[in-house]
Amino acid sequence: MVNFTTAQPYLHRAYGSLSSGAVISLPTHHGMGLSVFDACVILGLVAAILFGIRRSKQTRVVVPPGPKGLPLLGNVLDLPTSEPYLAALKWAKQYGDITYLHVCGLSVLFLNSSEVAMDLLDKRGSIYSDRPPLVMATDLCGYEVSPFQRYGDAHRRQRRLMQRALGAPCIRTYQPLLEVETRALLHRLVTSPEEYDRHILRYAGALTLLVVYGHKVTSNDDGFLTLGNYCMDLLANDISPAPPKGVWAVDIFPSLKNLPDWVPFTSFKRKAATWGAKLSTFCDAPYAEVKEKMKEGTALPSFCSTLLEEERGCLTAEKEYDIKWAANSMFAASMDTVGTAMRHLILLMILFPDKFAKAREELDRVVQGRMPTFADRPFLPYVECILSEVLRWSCPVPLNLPHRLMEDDHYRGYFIPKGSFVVANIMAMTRDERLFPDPEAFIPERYDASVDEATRKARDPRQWIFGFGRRRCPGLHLVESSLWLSLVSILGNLEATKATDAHGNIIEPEVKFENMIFRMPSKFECNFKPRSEDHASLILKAFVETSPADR
Ligand code: HEM
Repeated sequence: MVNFTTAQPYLHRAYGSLSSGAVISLPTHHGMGLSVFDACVILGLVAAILFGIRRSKQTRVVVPPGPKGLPLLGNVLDLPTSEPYLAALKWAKQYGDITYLHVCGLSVLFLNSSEVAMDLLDKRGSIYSDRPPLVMATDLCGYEVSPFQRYGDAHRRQRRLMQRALGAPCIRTYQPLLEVETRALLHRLVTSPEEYDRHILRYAGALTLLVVYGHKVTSNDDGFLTLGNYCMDLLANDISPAPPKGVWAVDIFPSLKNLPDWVPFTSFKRKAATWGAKLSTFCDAPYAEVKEKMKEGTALPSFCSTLLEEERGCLTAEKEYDIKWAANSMFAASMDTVGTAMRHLILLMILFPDKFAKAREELDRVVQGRMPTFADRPFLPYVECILSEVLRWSCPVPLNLPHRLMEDDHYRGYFIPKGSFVVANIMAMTRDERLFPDPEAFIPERYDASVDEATRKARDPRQWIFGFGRRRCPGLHLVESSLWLSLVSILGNLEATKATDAHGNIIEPEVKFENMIFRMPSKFECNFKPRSEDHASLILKAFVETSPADR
């Protein structure tokens, strides 16, 4: 295996992402058969040439500040191999609103403040909305999911569909579905608390399958859920492995994709064909099920069925392509993100029981002897503060997904070259000490009525954690509602506590963050039980009423 460091894009799970600080390895099993030495020499030469050309063009321009790199290779050695957002946070403190790195001739820009991110990614969205090219995943495996898509017509069309289906006004439509899945989650947490992690994963996948395809998951072995998890792992570990695991040579030298199959060392093309077939089933199969059920008249209302109904009798190939990929984009993009946010929610519940007890008192005053519903939301202001602080503290995608600049640009007197990878440093925004004193502390009161309206607005983490501009997460309203309902349903009915050992000693949760893209807590020990016998009966009753087929 060859190790070298670069800022080539890599992907993790459903997302394209920039190596915002990562060692990328070139696994020899990819079939390019390069030795460590060969690869280093080739890369060194290419980097030197690219960087030399770029440098000579840029000698008279001022780029934003950043860590001083090596000649030719740039900031290769500054790129961290774990928790990249911590390095980015340190740079933000050191260099201010923008940090500039160059890696083998590629410019990487970290936008460290909300203002700068809005100025560039939002206001100048027409040139800051591209994604880095991902040749192995998109060109060779044919996986054209929206988070990987280059900026263009197909992306714009599919986003319009997603926004129509998931925009704020439509969310009410999904509320009954959210209630079904949340009640099933409660039931599973009570029945097998030790498997809470699996229940969260199932919840994350099942929720989107229901909303997007009208597909009801009724067992842990559900075919689409299993296929979804399989494909997510394939994307993360094989097709677009996150550093330090590796990156495909063809992602660095795209023209390799044109080599004929008989050329030695092109086994990557055969692998792409096999994986592409799996990914295409991942995209096609749930969609085909919707169409089949619509024919039979048994389809549940969903994103796909609603759009297909509108197109009945006049469905064009382009429209079909858009509906199918938009649906798969939502399914794929929701699994890890929702899972990450839910793990944080539970972690914070057991780490800060006092804050959650205060929210529970408020909840108990409003909701008695029944399950909470969305109609209760306006009467629970402290729960809102908790949710905002959970979203800020957890910061599920701390370095956003990389955008790519499509034209040379100038900003605050700096030159930003075309092709730069532009990383919104969401972690730095949620840890900005000017807005959030003692930023690592969990303080829901930051958003309560004692704070003036303007500050409360400025502190709302929703303006950052879902990304920016024309790439901003289209699932944000759905996920916000689902997290609120999960929070009040768990809080109102369950005791979530730290686990204890055989002697009754408390086990402090040991949390690691090992994922390079998502700030996903590793699995930690914890316990769930109903708050009382009455709550246990209520959970069972609600579950039986909403999921009769799932017992
Ligand atoms: C806590 C949960 C979630 C978080 C924190 C989150 C966050 C994000 C972020 C940061 C991006 C990148 C935005 C950018 O590049 O500027 C993104 C993109 C995306 N998200 Fe989410 N997301 C979540 C859940 C969901 C859900 C539930 C769905 C769908 C139902 C979804 C669908 C998407 C899609 C399709 C994209 C790609 C947008 C594009 O490239 O144009 N996300 N999300």
